[in-house]
Amino acid sequence: EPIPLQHGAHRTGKRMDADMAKWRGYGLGQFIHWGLYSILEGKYKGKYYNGAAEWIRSWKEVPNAEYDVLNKQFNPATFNATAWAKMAKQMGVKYLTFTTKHHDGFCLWPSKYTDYTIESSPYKKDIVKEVVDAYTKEGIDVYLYFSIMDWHHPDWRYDLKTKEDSIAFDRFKLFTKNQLTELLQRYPQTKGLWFDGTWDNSWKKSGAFTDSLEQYLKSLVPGLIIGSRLRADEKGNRHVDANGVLMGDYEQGWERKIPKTYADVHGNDWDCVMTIPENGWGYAEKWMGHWKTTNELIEMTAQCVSLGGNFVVNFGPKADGSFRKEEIANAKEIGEWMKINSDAIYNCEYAGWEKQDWGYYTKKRGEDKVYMIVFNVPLSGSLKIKPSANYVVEKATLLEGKQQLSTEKLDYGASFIQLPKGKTFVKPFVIVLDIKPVKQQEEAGP
Ligand SMILES: C[C@@H]1N[C@@H](c2cn(-c3ccccc3)nn2)[C@H](O)[C@@H]1O
Repeated sequence: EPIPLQHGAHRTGKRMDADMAKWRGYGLGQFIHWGLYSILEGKYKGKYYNGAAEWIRSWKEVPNAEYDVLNKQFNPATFNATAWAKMAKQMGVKYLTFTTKHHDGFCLWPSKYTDYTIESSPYKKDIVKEVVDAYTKEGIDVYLYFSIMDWHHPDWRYDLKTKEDSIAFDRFKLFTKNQLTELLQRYPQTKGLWFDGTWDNSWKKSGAFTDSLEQYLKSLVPGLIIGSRLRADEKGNRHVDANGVLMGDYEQGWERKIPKTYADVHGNDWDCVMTIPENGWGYAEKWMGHWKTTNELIEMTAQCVSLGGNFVVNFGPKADGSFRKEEIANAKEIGEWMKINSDAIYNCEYAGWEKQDWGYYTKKRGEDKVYMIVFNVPLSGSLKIKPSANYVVEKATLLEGKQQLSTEKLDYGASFIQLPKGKTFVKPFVIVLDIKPVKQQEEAGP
């Protein structure tokens, strides 16, 4: 029996309006983390920080006072938002999530609620506006990242232990509401907000406020999309309320991790935000350890879309606004792959067929079309498929080149798809299955 909640989820199941349907079909997105941390490049006085570079202010060797004056240096004179947007367009991303204010409290827009903004830097100009305008012009929807936690603001509190804490945090909550109002009014093209920095007790104790804030923001921009990281219910639960129902338009818990099975997504919409190095969102001069190849990023994209989610790749530009060569290469190569194969990614959903070793299935929303995104070609040269019992496969075709492939029926509703003899595949590729719904077939007895 669900417990009565004033500030828990106000909707069960997916949001089914047109704005959310568009979000659901994006498939591939870009995250960009850019700010004062980009100046330090993950190092300080010759020592390298192997944590996330955008958290370097929290590094014990970095005096806060020294970090906090970096705004006096920030001056990306050659920054070109149009070049960013064109790189993203070529990559095939459908949406951007961009850092307006990260945990350090520095605002990339000229907020009138604090002096700690781009206006106090030599650059002066409104970076958020440049980015929103350039990406919108390229037809890429823009979502604004906003960190509730603000290390620079004197009224920020990790917890509310004293009366003074609560008085300060009340001021902070008003400051937050004012900044969010400002962002939505200055950048009306914004399709949604991506909240971060909401894991501390102060926020968990503000469930009622988080609920009223979300409703207020949606009253300003009907259709605004906000994930599950903003809210807390009145019991301090985050993401899902005390009754286990998701609070927000989509599950925002998949940071640097991907669900293993469809069961893990609990019927919610979701996105996975992913760094190219193992961890680290802001620019770091040295990527220590592993960083993902283009094929790994393509596979993660396929994996996410095959489980009904979107995959968002993070880029961390240098302080001058340029991208490192590895990120430029990833964007270019992903774009080349998407140019040929994006049918299997855009407006696709979970197919519900038994996963096979060769890769992932996606299904075109509303059409009798299933895509096989193949990463592992078996030595046998045959790809086994087992459609769900309510479909039969009418035709199998290579997406690139449209060559039809022969299929052999096996028992128990399975089939083998023969790959063309002598053809070697050196990149992930897609097979299109034209399918036909059939009534449930009884499995033949022994
Ligand atoms: C989207 C990503 N979220 C920020 C983050 C959050 N966390 C974190 C890590 C451990 C506990 C709670 C929060 N680490 N990094 C990163 O700085 C980046 O902005």
